[in-house]
Amino acid sequence: MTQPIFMVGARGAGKTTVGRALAQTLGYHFVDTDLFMQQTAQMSVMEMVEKEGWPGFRQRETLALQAVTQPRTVIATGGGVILAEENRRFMQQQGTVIYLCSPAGVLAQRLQVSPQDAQRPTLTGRPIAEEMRDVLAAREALYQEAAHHVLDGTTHPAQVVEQILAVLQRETVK
Ligand SMILES: Nc1ncnc2c1ncn2[C@@H]1O[C@H](COP(=O)(O)OP(=O)(O)O)[C@@H](O)[C@H]1O
Ligand SMILES: O=C(O)C1=C[C@@H](OP(=O)(O)O)[C@@H](O)[C@H](O)C1
Ligand SMILES: [Mg+2]
Repeated sequence: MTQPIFMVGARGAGKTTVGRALAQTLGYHFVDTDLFMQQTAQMSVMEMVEKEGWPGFRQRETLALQAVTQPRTVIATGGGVILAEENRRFMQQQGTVIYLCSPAGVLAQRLQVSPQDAQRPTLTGRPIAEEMRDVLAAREALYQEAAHHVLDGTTHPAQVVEQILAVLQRETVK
């Protein structure tokens, strides 16, 4: 199997952390669409949103997703990538899509410890616990729709990697 692997899920789901570890285990390249955009635009997410609004950021995100998609690559997406039908279809067709699923409380707790404000400007203007509840309520169906595999993202990153390897293994023997 050499097709790209897309990590999707809400902020704090572990897409970047687990994606990087998965790539290392598989001997794949690792890219993160937010870091790619930050490097190519020389702007943080917050700066892009201030300058171009969320629609401008979303346009950049779609272009970034397409630009980084290569064989033998794990791609950590941003939490909102699934909002565009074009992105959901693209990922579904190009590779394997893994949804790291965790309850809003777990996500909010992780984000409180590691907010990375410049990469995660507020989406709703509400306190983080409420924001994550609202965001999941609005997006859960889209994450499910985009994913080939839905995995529990609440365990240790190394354990999440093991779970992903197991589903990929099952895919190859199908
Ligand atoms: N499975 C996990 N268990 C505990 N903490 C995690 C896990 N995955 C990620 N984290 C922590 O949560 C924070 C957000 O992780 P990150 O990988 O940036 O998430 P995402 O890219 O999905 O927004 C980081 O501080 C990271 O260390
Ligand atoms: O959920 C979202 O809409 C976003 C999630 C962020 O990525 P992470 O999911 O890696 O935090 C980043 O793309 C941007 O701040 C928007
Ligand atoms: Mg990330």
